[in-house]
Amino acid sequence: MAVGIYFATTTGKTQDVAERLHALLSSANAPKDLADMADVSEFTKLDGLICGVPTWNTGAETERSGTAWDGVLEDIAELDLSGKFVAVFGLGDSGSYTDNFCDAMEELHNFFKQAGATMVGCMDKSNYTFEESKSVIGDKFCGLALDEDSESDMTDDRLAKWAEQLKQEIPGL
Ligand SMILES: Cc1cc2nc3c(=O)[nH]c(=O)nc-3n(C[C@H](O)[C@H](O)[C@H](O)COP(=O)(O)O)c2cc1C
Repeated sequence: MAVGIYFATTTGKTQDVAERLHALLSSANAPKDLADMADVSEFTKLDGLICGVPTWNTGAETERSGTAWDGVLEDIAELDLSGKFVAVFGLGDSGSYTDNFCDAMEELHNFFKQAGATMVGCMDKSNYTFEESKSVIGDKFCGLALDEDSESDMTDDRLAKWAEQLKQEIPGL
């Protein structure tokens, strides 16, 4: 099983978290910055993908991240990722952006779903303090929501739990 970790970032927090996650999931490939990649065709060569996305475009319906992810969403939808496992984690700020907490996570989740990927890594939304998030589907987050601005003391614990969950959900991880 080859599993890749990918991220995009504006101020470095999503990269930092991707590296901390990699330390917990050492069989995955080292994190790669989407901004350094010519295209996303290498996604088809992997068995699993773990993708980190911050939210910057507050309240936007489309291109919610404001990072390199926005430019590849349509390309992702055109890939054939059937049989592959994809998990998404999102960075946001539940204190300052409580009505749009980690909104970009759901957008990325949807495009990978359109590519036929098996989406894993949904997490319980209890133990978070926020009003609204587009990334809540049913009663769960569609990935791992993280908050390095207002709840950074909870990140290590959230990452550890998620890493254990992904080891169950992605074969061979
Ligand atoms: C102008 C601005 C807009 C933001 N908009 C949102 C938002 O809508 N929702 C959210 O959860 N976080 C929002 N954030 C917080 C960032 O997503 C958060 O700081 C994140 O950790 C940044 O990740 P990065 O350093 O990888 O770019 C915003 C931050 C700024 C400065």
